[in-house]
Amino acid sequence: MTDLDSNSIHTGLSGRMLLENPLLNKGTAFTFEERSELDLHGLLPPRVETLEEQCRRAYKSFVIKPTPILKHIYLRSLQDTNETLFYALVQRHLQEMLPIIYTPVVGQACQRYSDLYRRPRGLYISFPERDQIDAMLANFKRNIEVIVVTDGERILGLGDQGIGGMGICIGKLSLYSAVGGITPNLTLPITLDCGTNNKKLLEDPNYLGWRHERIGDDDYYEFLELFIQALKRRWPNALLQFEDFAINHATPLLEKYRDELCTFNDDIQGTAGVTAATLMAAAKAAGKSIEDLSVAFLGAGSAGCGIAEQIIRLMVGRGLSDEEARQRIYMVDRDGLVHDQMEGLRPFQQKLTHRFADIENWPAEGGASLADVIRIAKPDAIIGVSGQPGLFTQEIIENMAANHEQPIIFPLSNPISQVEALPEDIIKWTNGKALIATGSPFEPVQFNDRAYPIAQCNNIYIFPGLGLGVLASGANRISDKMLNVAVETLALASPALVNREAPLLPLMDRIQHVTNDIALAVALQAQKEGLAPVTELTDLEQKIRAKRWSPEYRRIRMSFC
Ligand SMILES: NC(=O)C1=CN([C@@H]2O[C@H](COP(=O)(O)OP(=O)(O)OC[C@H]3O[C@@H](n4cnc5c(N)ncnc54)[C@H](O)[C@@H]3O)[C@@H](O)[C@H]2O)C=CC1
Ligand SMILES: CC(=O)C(=O)O
Ligand SMILES: [Mg+2]
Repeated sequence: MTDLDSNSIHTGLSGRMLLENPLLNKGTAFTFEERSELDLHGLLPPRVETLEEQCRRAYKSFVIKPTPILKHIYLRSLQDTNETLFYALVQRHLQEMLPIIYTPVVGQACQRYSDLYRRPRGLYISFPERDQIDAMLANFKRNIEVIVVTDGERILGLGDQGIGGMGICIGKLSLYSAVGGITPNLTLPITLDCGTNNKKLLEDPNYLGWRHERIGDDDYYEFLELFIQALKRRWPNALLQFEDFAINHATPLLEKYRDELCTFNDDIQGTAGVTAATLMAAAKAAGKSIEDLSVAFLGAGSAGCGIAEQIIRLMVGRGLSDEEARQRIYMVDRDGLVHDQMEGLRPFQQKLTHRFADIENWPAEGGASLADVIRIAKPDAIIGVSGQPGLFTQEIIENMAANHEQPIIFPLSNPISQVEALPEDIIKWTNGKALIATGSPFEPVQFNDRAYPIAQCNNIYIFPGLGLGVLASGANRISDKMLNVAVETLALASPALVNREAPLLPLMDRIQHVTNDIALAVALQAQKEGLAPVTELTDLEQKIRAKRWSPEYRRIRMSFC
């Protein structure tokens, strides 16, 4: 029996079995008393280290790894050996290590998942084994409160990575713990292996997933339903985060399940939250308000349409009619600006069309391009969520700068290999005028004797706080209004509100603080809507504090029951 939440942890494990358990293993930090009680003498070097000393030693090993992917492999193996040390180390070097455990390097880790695979973590549910889902979930004896699930079909902007999608679920959950303070043993990454259409993976002899093309929609939705129902039986109150599903499944799954369990889609709702907040901050910095802006998107997919709807909700909340707000949004996809005469649009795209009659005089055969939209509609902001690199060309950026004193330019596609434009180019092409945010991290850009900090507009600013608020309050659903308050809270934390030269979002060293504020706002909103039991404010604050796990060693004791 293990109990990780009290100050001592009682376990039936001892000797090598204990050292093999990353949630309990302390490595060289086991004290002599513990070594005696738990049969560890001789299995560890004789010197007992503190957590601080272990962190120093681990950091030394980290910095000498010559490439980012080797650093990633090192940190992942530390996580699989000793989770407390892993989180203690990551929290001490958050700014430096986030890009290694998360975007951009996690992208490579997903692409090379089978080659790099070492130890089991999480749950793989493969379509051919779909009649055993209950038994698979039962393999995890502990309670699970947060799950990140993927089917691997749209990993960052890197397309179908099959079973390699597990890398992104592990990365996101590491952030739930490192940033949101969720106890690691309450989290579980899950990959639904539905096959893959990635030819390279299908032909790779090392590929560890089900070597089969992706299943068709009838089988797919039946499989997802089996998974959801099994999940509800095993952990009915768990928070389920959908991650990196392809455009054809992401919105339908969210709509199907959001009223049935506590769930959200990170790419639609988390991204919408952080981007709307960043846009509010950018509008303020440009001397405007969000309802004054018009916004063009490159990429009318899950992220793009999710962000657009969130912006529309904010605009309507500030007095515009729904129609007025929608007029301010321009969605550009592969075939150009989406309009109501376009064929093959998905239902969530149809709500974001312009009337063909209003744009038919735009001089564009075969559809108005982003460049046409910028020339004619002169949007204040452009947001790139196409997953395609380089599409914000010099001409596009220069035209944005010609139209606006401070053009807002957010190339949000991940990882860095897929970004629509590099910040240093945007700064150069706009002569330092642009207000920029990117999906992956970038160093400040040096231009004309000034350093321009680049905000990382990534859903990392939303999901750990949303999760912490949900778990601490006991909310059973995630509503649009809970996301709205997360947006408002994050926007208010923007350093650009007080200093025009500061980044649009708080620096990573403030992210835990902002996450707490978001958690409280979300929890209060859940209470207001009757989605969580009502408590006094001080009780709620206390619950959030109590829910926050910190990576410190607790005394490990032998359990005799
Ligand atoms: N910064 C952040 O926090 C987040 C960033 N993203 C990034 O956004 C990108 C897209 O993600 P999703 O919307 O979920 O994918 P998606 O596949 O649902 O949407 C992508 C859309 O871009 C369109 N597209 C592709 N090529 C295009 C082109 N040449 N011109 C115009 N449109 C084009 C596709 O037709 C599709 O509609 C990914 O790279 C992802 O990494 C997604 C979620 C969060
Ligand atoms: C950040 C993220 O969720 C994505 O790029 O898909
Ligand atoms: Mg994602």
